[in-house]
Parts: sequence; C-alpha cells; structure tokens
Amino acid sequence: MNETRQGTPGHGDAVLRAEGLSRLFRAGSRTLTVLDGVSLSVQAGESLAITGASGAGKSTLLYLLGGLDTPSSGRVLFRGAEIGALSAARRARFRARSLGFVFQSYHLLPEMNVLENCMLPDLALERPDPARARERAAELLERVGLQDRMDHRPAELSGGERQRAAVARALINEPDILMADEPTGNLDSGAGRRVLDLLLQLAEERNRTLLLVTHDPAVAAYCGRKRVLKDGVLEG
Ligand SMILES: Nc1ncnc2c1ncn2[C@@H]1O[C@H](COP(=O)(O)OP(=O)(O)OP(=O)(O)O)[C@@H](O)[C@H]1O
Repeated sequence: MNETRQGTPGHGDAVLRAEGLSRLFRAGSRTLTVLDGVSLSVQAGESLAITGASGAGKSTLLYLLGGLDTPSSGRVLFRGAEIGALSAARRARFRARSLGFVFQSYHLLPEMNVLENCMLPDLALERPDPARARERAAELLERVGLQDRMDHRPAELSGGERQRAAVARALINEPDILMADEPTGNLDSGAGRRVLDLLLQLAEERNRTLLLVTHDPAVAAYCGRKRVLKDGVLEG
C-alpha cells in the first residue's frame, strides 16, 4: 500500500530501508496508532522529504528510522543490517559513525559553547580525534554563518542560530545519513535556504543521504523525492 521499492527486496543498494513500521502509543485505556505499516527505501546520495500535517507522525517515523525509538512492529535496516537486532554497543556505533541527527528542539548542551557542542559527537567515536574535530567544527560553523558565535553558549543564541549549530554538529562525523526534523523551522527564508543548500550540497558532493521531515511543502520541494505521511501511512 505504501511501499517504494528500489533495488531488489532484501538488499539492493538501499542505504536505509524500513519495512512495515508501526508505532502505537497507549494513552490510558486508548491505543493511538500513529504509524501503520510504513515502508520506504532510500539510496546513497538521495534526498527524501517526508511531509505531512502537524501530528501526522513525522518525528515518530524519523526517530524509528534513526534507531532512537523501537517500532511496535516492523523493522529498519541500515545497509541490510536490522538496527533493532544490533547489540547496544553496535547500535551506539551506528549512531555515532553513520547517522547525523538534527532534533527539532536542537538538544544542545547548555553548559558548553557552540564549538564544544559541535565537537561533541566526535567523543562518541571509537577513536576520537579532538584536534581534527575542532578544525572541522570551526569549518562547519563558518559554513552555517556562526563563525562569530563559536564561544557563545546556546542560551546566548537566537532560535535560528541554535538550529544552525545543531546542523553543524550533525555533520561533524561526516555521517552516511543525515536526518533532520524540521531543519528550517526557526530560520527566516534566507537563512533557511542557506541551511537547506548546505544539507543538499553535502548529500550530493559526498554521496550521502538526506532524510528530512517538514510540514512545509516549500522545504520538501528542495529534496529529490517527497513522500506524504497521512493517517499513519506514506502516500505518494
Ligand atoms: N510518547 C508518546 N506518547 C503518546 N503519544 C505520542 C507520543 N509521541 C508522539 N505521540 C503522538 O503521536 C502523534 C504524532 O506525533 P509526532 O511528533 O510524530 O508528529 P509530527 O508529525 O512530527 O508533528 P509536528 O509537525 O507537529 O512536529 C501525535 O498525535 C502525538 O501526540
């Protein structure tokens, strides 16, 4: 009903594949079915926007795809390996090495400055390289226009500046897949376009995958492909 097949089922060259994802939440005696058998497949170098109304389940789906939440049924495969079946250590390694995640509420650490926040994912690697991370963080912060804010703490930034810092941080480990939850929600159209351009440039230049969720059709139009989440299933 809502499957996009690319490559042969089971492997092909999909970098990420979701099969029959459902997510139910219990609220008292009621059960809320937010996702109801969602399947999708994304390739290296591809950009995909998942769009839909507020409350449609976009963030819920992105969390499942990033292994940050567990589906009620169905599975997510990264390069053919089921994320849910990985040991905790291997799942942590997948997140640190292969996935960059821009959260809707940024999740910047308040006691660290922007540069330190941006360097943080380097610490989760098996072999951290702080000198290289510092250099790359400075480079990325410059690309998102925060070169003059590196020693500021998140509380000293505007909402849009925090969002750009979160984008830079998600890119620090050069992830295979970049997932972004409303990456331009707090940016004016000029700054939003620059961030989108940067995300797409990185995906294209380095054959990385960009997966973003947004309620904004204009943002979705930037991506190579778009799917609409409605009533728990993916259309289009
Ligand atoms: N932990 C939870 N417990 C109960 N219900 C939840 C939980 N998380 C999400 N929901 C519900 O699931 C639905 C989808 O939420 P989700 O945040 O995924 O939507 P969204 O499409 O990202 O919305 P928005 O565009 O407003 O951010 C909502 O109705 C929400 O109330």
